[in-house]
Amino acid sequence: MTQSIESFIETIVRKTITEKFADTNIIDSKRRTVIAANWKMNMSLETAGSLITQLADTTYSNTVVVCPPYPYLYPVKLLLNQSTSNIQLGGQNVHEEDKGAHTGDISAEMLKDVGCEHVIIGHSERRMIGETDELVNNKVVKALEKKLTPIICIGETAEQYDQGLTKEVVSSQIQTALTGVTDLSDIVIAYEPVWAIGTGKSATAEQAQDIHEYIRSTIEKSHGVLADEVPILYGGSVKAKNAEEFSKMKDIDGVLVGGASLNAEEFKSIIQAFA
Ligand SMILES: O=C(CO)COP(=O)(O)O
Repeated sequence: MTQSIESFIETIVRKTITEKFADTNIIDSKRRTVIAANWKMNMSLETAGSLITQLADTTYSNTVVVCPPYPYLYPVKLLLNQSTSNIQLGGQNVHEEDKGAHTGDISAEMLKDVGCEHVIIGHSERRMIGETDELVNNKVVKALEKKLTPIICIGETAEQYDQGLTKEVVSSQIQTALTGVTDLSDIVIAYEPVWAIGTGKSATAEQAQDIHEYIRSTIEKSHGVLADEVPILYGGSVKAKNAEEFSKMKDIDGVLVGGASLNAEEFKSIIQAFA
């Protein structure tokens, strides 16, 4: 996308201000912090209910999103409605079309219908089974059209990391994912290096910060200062014991948690690290 003169000027002004106030939170203050739980294909109706009951005994100062498997979305929503907690609900995937002959798929409208406000799109576990950058883009556009906040997942594989291709890969993934998207106020990005997912081997906070900063600068090239508003989450072996390190980084605005989100105490500690 060609940058307009207005957004070019805005970019320069913001850069100047950012440099001037580098040690303060003035620039970052409008970015929201998001802690999201991706339960993947785990839990039963009973354990899902028990986990939500334990999590929903509190009101959180940041945005906390829980993404259960499809069959548990509505029961979880009913439990959340009975609580005073502000936990939000998200789907783990969505179809790019409104309706039709798509056996086994779920539409954005259906997710909204059962109370979702978010949806994870382009998780590496779906990219691995054939989701392309273009499909991810179509899903992002559909989610936004239906007023769902997409949590767009990007990240390099172990091979790409070894070949030094991380920045090239994430830049291409994010540019395609945001094609045709002009308003970034309802977008969340999750940087999840594939080699860190479920391996217990997370990126260091410094490594993640470096890539997050790069992702933001990539978005800035196409969307100007709007890039500053976008929460960029880190995901990949986040635990209670390493969450605080990530929380200290300027461009890490939260986390997308897999395994550690299945335990209430552990997930609460992670939320607390960002509070
Ligand atoms: O894939 C992830 C979240 O979407 C991360 O999973 P783990 O936290 O289990 O590594």
